[in-house]
Amino acid sequence: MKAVLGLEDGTVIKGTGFGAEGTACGELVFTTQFTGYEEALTDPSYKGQILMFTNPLIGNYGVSGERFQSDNIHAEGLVVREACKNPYHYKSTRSIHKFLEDEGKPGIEGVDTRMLTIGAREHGTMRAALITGSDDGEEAVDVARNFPQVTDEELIARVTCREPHFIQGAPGAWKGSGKPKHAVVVDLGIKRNIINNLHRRGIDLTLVPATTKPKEIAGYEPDMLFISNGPGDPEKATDAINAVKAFAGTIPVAGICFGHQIISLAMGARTYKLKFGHRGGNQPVKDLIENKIFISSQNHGYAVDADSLEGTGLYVKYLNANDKTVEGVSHKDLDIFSVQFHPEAQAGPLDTEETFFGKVVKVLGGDL
Ligand SMILES: NC(=O)CC[C@H](N)C(=O)O
Repeated sequence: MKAVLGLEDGTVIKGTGFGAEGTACGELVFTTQFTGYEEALTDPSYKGQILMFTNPLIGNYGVSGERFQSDNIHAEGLVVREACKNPYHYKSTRSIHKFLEDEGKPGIEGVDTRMLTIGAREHGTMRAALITGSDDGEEAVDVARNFPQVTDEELIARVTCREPHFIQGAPGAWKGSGKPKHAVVVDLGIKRNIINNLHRRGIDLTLVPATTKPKEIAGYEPDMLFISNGPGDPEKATDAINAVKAFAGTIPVAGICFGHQIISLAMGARTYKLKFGHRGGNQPVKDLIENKIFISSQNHGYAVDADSLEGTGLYVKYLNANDKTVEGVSHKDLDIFSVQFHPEAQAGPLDTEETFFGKVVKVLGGDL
């Protein structure tokens, strides 16, 4: 099948199409993770983005579904050097070609992903259109430049849960005095492994939609407010920002990635868009308090402005060792903390899993 990728700056790349026939539009972002394509494609934070892997061979262990981060592919399309046609893994049930086809998502292979990645690093992230079943470069560029922008509010609306729902913590898993604690989780497109990590530690969860108001959250009598990962610009997650404002200082508040940005905004800090973001499974992060380096899993295009933290009560706990941007904050007096990286990984290293989720248990009064 023919396929073409057009960028808003006029770049045209032709390749071979796979997956579904159709057009995908979005911001073209690259990830440096070697594996974990099932996890990345199903991560709702990639909504509105076309995902490109820098690793030249993707799909070689097939698709099993065991590590999906949600029920569906959320990335709009997939760009790779080579998509493996004959995968092998004893748990694999289909190839990545079939996976994209089943999900109605277009993919393109035979692409010089190195050139595109260097381009993104030099010029910043660009809008792109991926068309399969055609090799009309002019059309692809035109679509990349003119496709109607989906608003960030709309991106969040597409991935949040429709109705609140309760998930009981794993029976007997809560370690600590008293009955298991209860966290209200604002679901902005939460990754499954964040839910699993909280559940596994015996914490009861009520997942609520993105637009839930503080009064309704209070009705669930939470012991903690947790803000999830999610797609788009954190400034547009206004209800989640208001929820943090309402509960900060009354119960512990924690968050991951989008959640970290939202908590920082609610406390009075600012966020900004990075030139090309951090996406991969080997991002070095320095814990400034412990003076230790961790390797982390990341997927973000925005970051918290370190200078804007002054006067918010938050301090920088983690820095990205590559570009020195903020990777996590904690409050000096209150139980408020968040990380920009993904301690739940999926895909990626688990260096920070226990540090982060252990702290969640600790602030809830549990034993480590
Ligand atoms: N993984 C996430 O939660 C991403 C957060 C936000 N959409 C960003 O790109 O920075």
